[in-house]
Amino acid sequence: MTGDAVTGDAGLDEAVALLGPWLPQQHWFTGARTGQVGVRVVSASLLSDAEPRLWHLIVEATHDDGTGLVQVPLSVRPERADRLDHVHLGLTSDGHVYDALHDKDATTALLSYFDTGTQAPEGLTFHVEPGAKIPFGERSLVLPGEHQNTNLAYGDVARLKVFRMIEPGLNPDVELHEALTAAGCDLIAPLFGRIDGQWRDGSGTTHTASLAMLQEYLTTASDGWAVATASVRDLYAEGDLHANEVGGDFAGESYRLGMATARVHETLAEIKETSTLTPAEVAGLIGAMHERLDTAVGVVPELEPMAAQLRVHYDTLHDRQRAIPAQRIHGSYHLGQVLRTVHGWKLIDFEGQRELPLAQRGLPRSPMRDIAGMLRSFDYAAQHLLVTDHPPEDPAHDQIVYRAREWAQRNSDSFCAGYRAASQTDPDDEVELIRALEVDIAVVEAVFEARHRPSWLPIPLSALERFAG
Ligand SMILES: Nc1ncnc2c1ncn2[C@@H]1O[C@H](COP(=O)(O)OP(=O)(O)O)[C@@H](O)[C@H]1O
Ligand SMILES: O=P(O)(O)O[C@H]1O[C@H](CO)[C@@H](O[C@H]2O[C@H](CO)[C@@H](O)[C@H](O)[C@H]2O)[C@H](O)[C@H]1O
Repeated sequence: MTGDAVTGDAGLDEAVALLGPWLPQQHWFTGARTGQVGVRVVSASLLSDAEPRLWHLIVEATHDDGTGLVQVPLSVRPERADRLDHVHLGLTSDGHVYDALHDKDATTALLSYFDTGTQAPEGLTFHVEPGAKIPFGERSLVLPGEHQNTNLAYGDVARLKVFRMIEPGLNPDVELHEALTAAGCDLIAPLFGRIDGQWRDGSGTTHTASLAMLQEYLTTASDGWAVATASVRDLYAEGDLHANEVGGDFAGESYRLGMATARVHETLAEIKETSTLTPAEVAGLIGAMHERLDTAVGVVPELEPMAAQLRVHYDTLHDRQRAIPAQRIHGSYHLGQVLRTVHGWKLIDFEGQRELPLAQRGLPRSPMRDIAGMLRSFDYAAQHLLVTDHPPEDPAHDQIVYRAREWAQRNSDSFCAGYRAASQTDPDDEVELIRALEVDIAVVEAVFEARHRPSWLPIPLSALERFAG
């Protein structure tokens, strides 16, 4: 079924009616959270008629801020299941409706379509990578944390990332995982398969979108942010010691992370298009940074007094004599996008900047942007205790400010040294470009923090004050 406001299935229509109030309560919903949400079904596929019945829906949600496409698998059960109370949407004449990704009986059925002998319903295509280990029959668990999508672990074998807010086109997370897997890159979790959706719009045009990707589950993974901030806590607990003197020193990890980053960049440059930014593209990059700052000043007034000095960093790029090489990069690189495993660092989440349309996220960019992103993240890791545990009124605040700079500098230097060791590019030769990109990223962070975590706003603001000199 595609393209109709009403699905033709009375029970399903009742389920669709439940989505309006439910969607704005979901943390991954990027639309307006207040006001009415109108829901129009774009495609509906019945994936299982057994109990629980499993529907796959793509809906267009219209809200006060615009419209967006949302992927919503629903399970329908004749009896209420207490263990699923937290994802209960309501009751229809067909039964109780649940968010199917939390319903282990339903997600097993979803996985079964990766079997090449099983015909998927119209509107969904399941692709399997050569040699992939699909854990058929394994039960799933939703990974904890308020992520942008819904992530399932099937046993300790596979992870299914189900994109929630979708867009026609190939998601760069799928695209780059597929390409890096084919290239034998061992710095990512290899892709096992992907799910695509197809639907026709009112004019008869067919659209395809990435819906989900299945990849190896990294059983020994620790989040990079967690590992780095444990090191920061260790340092701050030792009043008199320097970063290189405490047990939890992170500099070796930063060095290896720099090497891993360089190797992934190198592989991406081999397997994907590369270019050199034309003068017009450099001017476009500088113009876009100025525009982001213009917008940011409207959201974060504290930026106004330093804006002119920040712009100087952007404008140095006008005078640059050397070309800026561009290629596919990670695009939204920070410590939360890397996992430490017993086999070393692995890079995850190549979706890029979610606020940009897919087509723009696929454009070649300077790999220095990823370096700048990670340097910003070292600053965040070093400073976050200043907003959580040691605010300005704390007697230890000033000393921690000093030590935070020391930790961030030590790990930034180490990261760049690791990058240099594994790359043709020395970050020390790109100081001005990296600084301009750090300023740009910190400006975006200031807007993000003002909107989502106001108490963390001092982190990017203090960095910007420093950059403004
Ligand atoms: N291959 C993997 N194996 C184990 N855990 C993973 C894997 N990939 C991601 N994760 C976990 O899932 C979390 C969310 O992953 P991510 O791709 O960033 O999703 P989202 O875009 O929804 O935030 C990560 O922070 C990490 O803890
Ligand atoms: O998760 P996304 O890639 O969509 O990025 C957004 O959220 C990030 C926080 O989860 C935010 O990152 C900022 O905070 C991190 C610590 O929580 C820090 O490691 C990053 O360096 C810092 O940018 C990111 O800015 C935002 O776009």
